[in-house]
Amino acid sequence: MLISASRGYKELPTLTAISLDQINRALSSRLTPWTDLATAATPSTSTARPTRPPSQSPSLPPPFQTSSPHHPGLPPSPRGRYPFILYPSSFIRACPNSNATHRTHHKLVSIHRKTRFNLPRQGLRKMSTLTAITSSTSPLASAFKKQKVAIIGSGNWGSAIARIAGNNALKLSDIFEYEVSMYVYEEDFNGKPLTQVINELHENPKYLPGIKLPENVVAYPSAAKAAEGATLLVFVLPHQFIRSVCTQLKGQINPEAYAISMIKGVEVKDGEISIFADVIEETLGVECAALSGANIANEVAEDKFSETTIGHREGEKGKEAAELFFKLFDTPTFKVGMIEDVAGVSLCGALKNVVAIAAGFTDGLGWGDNAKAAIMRIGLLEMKRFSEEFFKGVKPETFTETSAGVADLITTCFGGRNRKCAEAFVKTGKSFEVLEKELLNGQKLQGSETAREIHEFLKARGKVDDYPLFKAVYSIAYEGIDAHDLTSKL
Ligand SMILES: NC(=O)C1=CN([C@@H]2O[C@H](COP(=O)(O)OP(=O)(O)OC[C@H]3O[C@@H](n4cnc5c(N)ncnc54)[C@H](O)[C@@H]3O)[C@@H](O)[C@H]2O)C=CC1
Ligand SMILES: O=C(CO)COP(=O)(O)O
Repeated sequence: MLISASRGYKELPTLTAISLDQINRALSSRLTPWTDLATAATPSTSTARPTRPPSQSPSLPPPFQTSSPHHPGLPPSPRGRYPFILYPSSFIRACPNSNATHRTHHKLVSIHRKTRFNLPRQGLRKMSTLTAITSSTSPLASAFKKQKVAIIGSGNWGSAIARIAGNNALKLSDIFEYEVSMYVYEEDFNGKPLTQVINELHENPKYLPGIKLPENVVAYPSAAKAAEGATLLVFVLPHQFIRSVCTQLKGQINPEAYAISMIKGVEVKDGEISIFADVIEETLGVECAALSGANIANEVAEDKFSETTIGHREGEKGKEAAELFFKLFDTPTFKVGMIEDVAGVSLCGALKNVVAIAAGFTDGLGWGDNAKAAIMRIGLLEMKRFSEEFFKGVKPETFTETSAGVADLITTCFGGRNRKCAEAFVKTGKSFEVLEKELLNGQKLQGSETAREIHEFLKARGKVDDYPLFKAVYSIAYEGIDAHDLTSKL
């Protein structure tokens, strides 16, 4: 794979010959002992790669005796050329001229020294606007540009994940920009706009009360404003709102951004079914992964241990995106696993909500733990069979071995909102619509809606009877069938 730096830059024909592999190897060893810096004023033709012993931590360089007008603090460039050297990132940060352009410039210098291209000073200056490199989605670009994160959604899970992303952005400040923006669907909270309350209190008292958000998480009432300049977009809205938010974002986002869907639901439209990672990719033209797992939001927000799963696309871009999202979310108490299976991860998250409704029915009926375990076993098999029948390339192990699969099914059937509302459905006879309003304080139920959507999809194919548990949930929720009939056809 070659990098093209052709745009307006005739003096550097050799640049087109730098392979990504070379550059990545250079970047992976970009820390250099300061002793190398001390000899920087002497041009070197050495090809040896400067490396830092693992035990040695970087410290500030000795002050340079001389300075150049362009970069005070850098050694003069002998014969108009920079010496062969890699500049440590801490030095780049310490450069008195340390604005974003110069940091990029220094890193370019580092790479070109490493790859033994002696570039004229004038050329290097032009390279600070080298859009062909800095705007690409290559690993090189990731190394140059800090990632700007936007969380699209701010409900119960949206706020919990914004807290994690905000904290990790602060910790990994060489990878992520300081601010993590968060789209908040504006509403009134005790006479004030919710965005204002969140930005003043650094807490979302409506959807995640009692949990502090880091100060770098900033709420915006416009999805387009929150997503402005973002290179990493995190979609975490109830599934019924994704289409309308994607419409607001269409044409407004960086087409080279990576997205991830944390939405647990599917879209059924004109008899076809889609996962939301695909909807996002198709509507916005950005590569989209999926994250799902056994992740009751309040527990995650309290740093109680849990695992989660990123499902990523195949190929280099898919892996690169997953690795960036891994860095954004992984913490000692929120352990991220990865699998190349966007559809499997997404479908696990959507379909387990239907099974959790059935599990809630068993609670409402007072049937006990054995009955619930049976529902979960049968439900897992239907989830897997449905996914394999209607989606290509879904991996069986996603269902049986990852947090997105069996683990999320268990947690939702015991501790989720779907279970809770389904129990109340049996006990009170009220509709799910009413119970959502009464019990969830603005949070949204996904399972009852998904049961209806799956039924519509299967009906269009004459396959309703092939999935008896999904059918029973639909019939009880929407057709007035007695909950006691839940297991009669299983
Ligand atoms: N809460 C949880 O424990 C977990 C939830 N999830 C999934 O994450 C997704 C998001 O869930 P939560 O963050 O919990 O949301 P939530 O259930 O708290 O829903 C409320 C959110 O919807 C927003 N909203 C209401 N009307 C809207 C509209 N017309 N347009 C746009 N937004 C609107 C509200 O402002 C609020 O942010 C769902 O698919 C859910 O299944 C995934 C893992 C855990
Ligand atoms: O997805 C969840 C846990 O992983 C939350 O499930 P509920 O929407 O049923 O609360």
